[in-house]
Amino acid sequence: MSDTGVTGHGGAALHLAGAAFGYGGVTRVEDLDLVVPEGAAVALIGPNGSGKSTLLRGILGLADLTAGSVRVLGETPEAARRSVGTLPQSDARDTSLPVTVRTVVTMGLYREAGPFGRIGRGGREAVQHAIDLVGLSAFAGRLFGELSGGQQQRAILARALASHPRLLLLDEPFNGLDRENREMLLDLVARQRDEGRTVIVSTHDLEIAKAACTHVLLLASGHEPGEPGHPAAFGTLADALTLDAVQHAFHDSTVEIDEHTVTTTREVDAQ
Ligand SMILES: Nc1ncnc2c1ncn2[C@@H]1O[C@H](COP(=O)(O)OP(=O)(O)OP(=O)(O)O)[C@@H](O)[C@H]1O
Repeated sequence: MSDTGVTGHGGAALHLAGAAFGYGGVTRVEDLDLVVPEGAAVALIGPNGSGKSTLLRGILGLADLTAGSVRVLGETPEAARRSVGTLPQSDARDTSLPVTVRTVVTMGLYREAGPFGRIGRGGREAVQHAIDLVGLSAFAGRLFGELSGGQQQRAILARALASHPRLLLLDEPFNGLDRENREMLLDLVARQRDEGRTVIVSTHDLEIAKAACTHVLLLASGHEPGEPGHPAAFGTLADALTLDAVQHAFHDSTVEIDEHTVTTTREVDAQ
């Protein structure tokens, strides 16, 4: 286990000190200096390519730490992974496997039990509880690939919740969700927070940030293509989510910030 140089976590779910993350030795997001207190819900906002997913992968130990130090729940990312639940972007999902919703959710327990570990009664109850929480009780025996996108999202969320993680990482979980699924997810994020879990959620949707989050981390993309992203602001919603900071993050005077979404002409043009 590598020592990343930070000792103790003093109630911090995440402690980044001069941290940078990337792939194959190439830094994609840098200059990360922040402490996320346990129980906070952080909205991670930034333009495409600013490094939101890379940061989330770095917290999981799945992207390289290219500078500085990182502590997750006081441990290295690898050691902390058993206490972290994740909802990856929906396009990173394999829907072709013929497995039921219950099997998908049960997979959330294998990190602790190991791939051949036995899931006991407590585990089965935790799986059922997570399925009930996301409102999929009637679908537990259905094939995952046959569910709608929103239902699949719920099943993956239940997988993340089954092991009662202390930290939840949600990568653009609201993309493509209809109103009902969105509200369910918002409610669930709020409930996780009430139960003392820390949540980090990447989103383009400011309504979600305002409704469900206590803090915001704004990432700016590099000025030139290929340059790493970096923080434009971090703090409580009231302090950090300002029009200036959003414009800095998006390098764009045409950025629009309303109660719903951050949009820039550039992003709209690129679609
Ligand atoms: N597995 C990978 N290997 C190499 N480079 C990668 C990998 N994943 C992402 N990158 C690069 O890292 C940079 C940051 O990408 P990342 O996906 O973290 O941004 P993002 O802010 O999450 O973007 P989006 O809003 O489009 O999801 C991009 O230049 C991307 O091409």
